[in-house]
Amino acid sequence: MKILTAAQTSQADQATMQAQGIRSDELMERAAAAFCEWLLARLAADPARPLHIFCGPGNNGGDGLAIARRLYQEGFRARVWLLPASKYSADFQLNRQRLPPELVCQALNPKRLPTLAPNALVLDALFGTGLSRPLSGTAADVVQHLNSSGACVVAVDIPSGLFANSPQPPDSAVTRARYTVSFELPKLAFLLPQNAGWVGEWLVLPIGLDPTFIHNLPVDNFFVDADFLAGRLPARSKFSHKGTFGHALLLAGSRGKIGAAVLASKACLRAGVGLLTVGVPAVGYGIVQTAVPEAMALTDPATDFVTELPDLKPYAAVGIGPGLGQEDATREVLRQLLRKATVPLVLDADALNLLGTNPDLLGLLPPDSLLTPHPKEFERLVGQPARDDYHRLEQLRAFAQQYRCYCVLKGAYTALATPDGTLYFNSTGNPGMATGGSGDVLTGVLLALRADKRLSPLDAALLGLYAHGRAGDLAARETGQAGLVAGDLADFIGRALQELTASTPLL
Ligand SMILES: NC(=O)C1=CN([C@@H]2O[C@H](COP(=O)(O)OP(=O)(O)OC[C@H]3O[C@@H](n4cnc5c(N)ncnc54)[C@H](O)[C@@H]3O)[C@@H](O)[C@H]2O)[C@@H](O)CC1
Ligand SMILES: Nc1ncnc2c1ncn2[C@@H]1O[C@H](COP(=O)(O)OP(=O)(O)O)[C@@H](O)[C@H]1O
Ligand SMILES: [K+]
Repeated sequence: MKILTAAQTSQADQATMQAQGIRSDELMERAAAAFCEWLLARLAADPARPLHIFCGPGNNGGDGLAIARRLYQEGFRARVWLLPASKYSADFQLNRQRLPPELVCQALNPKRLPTLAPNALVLDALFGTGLSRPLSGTAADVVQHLNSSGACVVAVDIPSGLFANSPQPPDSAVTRARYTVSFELPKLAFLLPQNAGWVGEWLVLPIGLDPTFIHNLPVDNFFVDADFLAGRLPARSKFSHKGTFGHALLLAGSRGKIGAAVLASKACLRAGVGLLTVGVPAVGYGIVQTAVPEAMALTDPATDFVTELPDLKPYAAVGIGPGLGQEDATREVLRQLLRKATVPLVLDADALNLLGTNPDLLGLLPPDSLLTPHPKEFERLVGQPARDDYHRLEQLRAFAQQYRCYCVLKGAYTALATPDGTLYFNSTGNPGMATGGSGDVLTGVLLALRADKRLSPLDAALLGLYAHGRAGDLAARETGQAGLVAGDLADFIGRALQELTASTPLL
């Protein structure tokens, strides 16, 4: 899915009206209908719950009014509250007129804002994507009132006061929604940790925006779901052999962290690599051979950490970093690898920390390398803390462009930046994956997919990130989130990839 800016959303609305020959109030009606269908399924459980709809002066308020009318038709009596304003949008006014006279609809009195019962359900239709500046005055007071009421707030399209694609000034008034119900495509604001307290759980409902316009619209950001990946992972042909899927080399582990090498190895094998060789310090030899008999092990002459770069000739891709440590000799192995490698590289964990402390190494990064930092590792890599989540994304975009690499920023919606500066946000995964070793598993998965010559660097990265999160979702069904451990992710990678594998058409 594409992620549109607020301005592009409004262009998409216009294009849809033109292409489908519908008026703006008809498009608004679709949004209201979709919202009500979602809400009614939930209201049915508690039909007596007090329901309030707060409407602003623009089309978000128009949505709120259309929703109030539709709920009325379904037998639900919401109280409608209007924010006083000097100007109201045409579709606001139209829907105001369409309200049944029996519906209680009052202007908000800033001096006496309505009391809301703690079990009340509030629909926040004050402001949507037309917001041009932070809320102030009565609008801000109403938002604070809703936030302190304890009522359950459902935001229509976006929490009021939140910008769709840029940061909030500190201390801005923004509605704290339990749910945000948006339309057609997600907004960038929904994907950032700093907005989680406002957005709550979010979802998008289709309203039939013009697919051709959206298809042709250039965007900087994508949201990657299963549909987006459909057809990108080819099925294995009948006569494939282990050479078809590549021979990967993984350089990982140091004393006390051989487990990282084991987790990454298991994941690499479960992600379908043809052959895997693991380079570990001597202390890890027996462990790897025992824990992952499917992998071949190369032993470094040093006992506790990696000091030598193996001959790279046999390998289709090289992964380096999990549990590696940051010894001087290990740093030199990384330097040689960056100088000599002619095959795809996946760099994680201590390999990234070494790049951070030795910026001269960054200049050696071969193009199309895949880096997988979490936010702290990323900060070490760029050497500068981010001002906020939006700034961090711009740093990520700039980093991938500067070094012509694919750089991941791990988190709840892991972002992938490509050398052309596009960002792809992953949709799978759950907080159960916030457990030691999850990142090592990701490295293994990505290494396998980069060794598979059938896949482009972009597809390998997108498929790997999605499958890793999906494995987490499948595993958590069995273990619960708290009970999930990184090894479970490796166990479910095969299933997650199978779901993504293109099926052969019947004819
Ligand atoms: N494709 C979609 O997503 C659709 C969206 N629609 C709705 O339309 C909304 C956008 O409507 P609008 O463009 O009218 O935007 P808003 O409903 O956000 O309202 C904008 C109005 O508020 C004023 N305003 C902006 N910032 C303010 C501030 N800080 N303080 C006080 N007033 C302020 C503006 O001058 C303008 O009059 C969407 O969020 C959505 O709810 C639907 O009606 C139709 C389809
Ligand atoms: N709340 C979450 N939701 C989804 N995925 C998560 C969440 N927390 C962590 N993850 C995923 O788990 C992995 C953790 O990686 P990392 O921080 O490197 O862990 P480690 O170093 O312990 O292996 C990342 O892929 C990240 O996206
Ligand atoms: K809103």
